[in-house]
Amino acid sequence: MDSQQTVVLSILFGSCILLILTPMVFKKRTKWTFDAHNKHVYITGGSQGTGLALAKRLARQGAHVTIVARSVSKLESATAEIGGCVASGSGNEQLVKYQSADLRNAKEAARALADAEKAMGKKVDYVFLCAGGAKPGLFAEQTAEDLQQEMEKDYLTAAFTAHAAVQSFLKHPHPAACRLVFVSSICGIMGLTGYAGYAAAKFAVRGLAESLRMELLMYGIRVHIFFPGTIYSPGFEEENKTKPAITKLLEESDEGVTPDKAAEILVRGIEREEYAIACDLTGNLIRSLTKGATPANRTILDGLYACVGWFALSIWRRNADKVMVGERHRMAAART
Ligand SMILES: NC(=O)C1=CN([C@@H]2O[C@H](COP(=O)(O)OP(=O)(O)OC[C@H]3O[C@@H](n4cnc5c(N)ncnc54)[C@H](OP(=O)(O)O)[C@@H]3O)[C@@H](O)[C@H]2O)C=CC1
Ligand SMILES: CCCCCCCCCCCCCCCC(=O)[C@@H](N)CO
Repeated sequence: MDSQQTVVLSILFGSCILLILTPMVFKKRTKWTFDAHNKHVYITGGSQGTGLALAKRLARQGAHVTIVARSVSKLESATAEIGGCVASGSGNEQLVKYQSADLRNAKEAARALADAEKAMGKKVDYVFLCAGGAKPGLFAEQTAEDLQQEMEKDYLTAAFTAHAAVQSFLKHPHPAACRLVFVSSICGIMGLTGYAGYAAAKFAVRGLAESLRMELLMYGIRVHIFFPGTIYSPGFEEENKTKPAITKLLEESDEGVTPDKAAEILVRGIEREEYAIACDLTGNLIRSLTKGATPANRTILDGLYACVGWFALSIWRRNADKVMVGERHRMAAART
């Protein structure tokens, strides 16, 4: 290679590097970052479990918090608990308030949000959709009403409040500083025995969030979705009372987290501007494998997760299916 060729090759190589690096260096920085300080944070299902843990965490970060649920007594004690977490000496007087509403009703959902803004004297900035919960059961043993209720408490509660929130965001002085955070579940990206009704509703939440993530880019509004596995909340204690033994067995492979840990992971994911947020390795494998056309969190790592998940989940499913077939034989033997 003569010196002229070396120069040409060096220029070509240099240009390639520049082409790759320039957009990275001059990448348009987003103007708005997640900062709860002085924001009006609206949390549905904020009276217990994950919603309450989230409210306390964001109150510590200086947020004004409105929690929404049905039971007034639970709302009152939760409000006091959150009040104990407000950042002292932050200079601004932090407010913690509640709204009692059955969010399965669209009018109630819109009313609660409007009233919260009036009471706080401030438009909502960040809306967290935590209300929901499972009533697991074998499909054949569930009633049609059970199926309807799962859809209402897990999908419609999220959809109605999201709808009211978007209307409000569009009247916000900075819509691009607003965020909508959905709480789905691992059951929103994979189905399993005992969760037919619940998983369907949590999959619906995913469809909604995924469409809104794209659509609301138009206004700069950011959307996130959380896919946690087991969370040791009061709701979890409650659902375990009626959970089929076989569902408990299948769930065993999921270690689970406390509500505080779940809230910490969710907030960290939002701070990193991740669209889809999972709790642990299992969650990240399933999340990456079912990513579809949504953005990755870290492209290479998510690709790796998807590859590992392809094999790990196939193996897990094979064993889970064996458990189910074993159940069939056990039931047949019990009949004879
Ligand atoms: N716990 C778990 O293992 C997992 C939970 N999730 C999801 O995380 C979210 C939080 O769950 P978790 O931490 O267990 O919380 P809990 O089940 O302990 O609490 C649920 C909260 O939602 C409120 N809520 C329920 N229905 C309505 C309604 N119709 N209108 C208004 N508020 C309502 C409850 O208050 P009230 O009853 O007074 O209205 C309560 O504040 C849920 O969406 C759940 O599906 C996801 C994965 C795992
Ligand atoms: C190495 C790969 C292993 C793959 C393992 C897959 C294990 C799946 C476990 C699913 C646990 C269900 C969590 C959500 C539960 C939920 O949302 C309700 N509890 C709501 O209250």
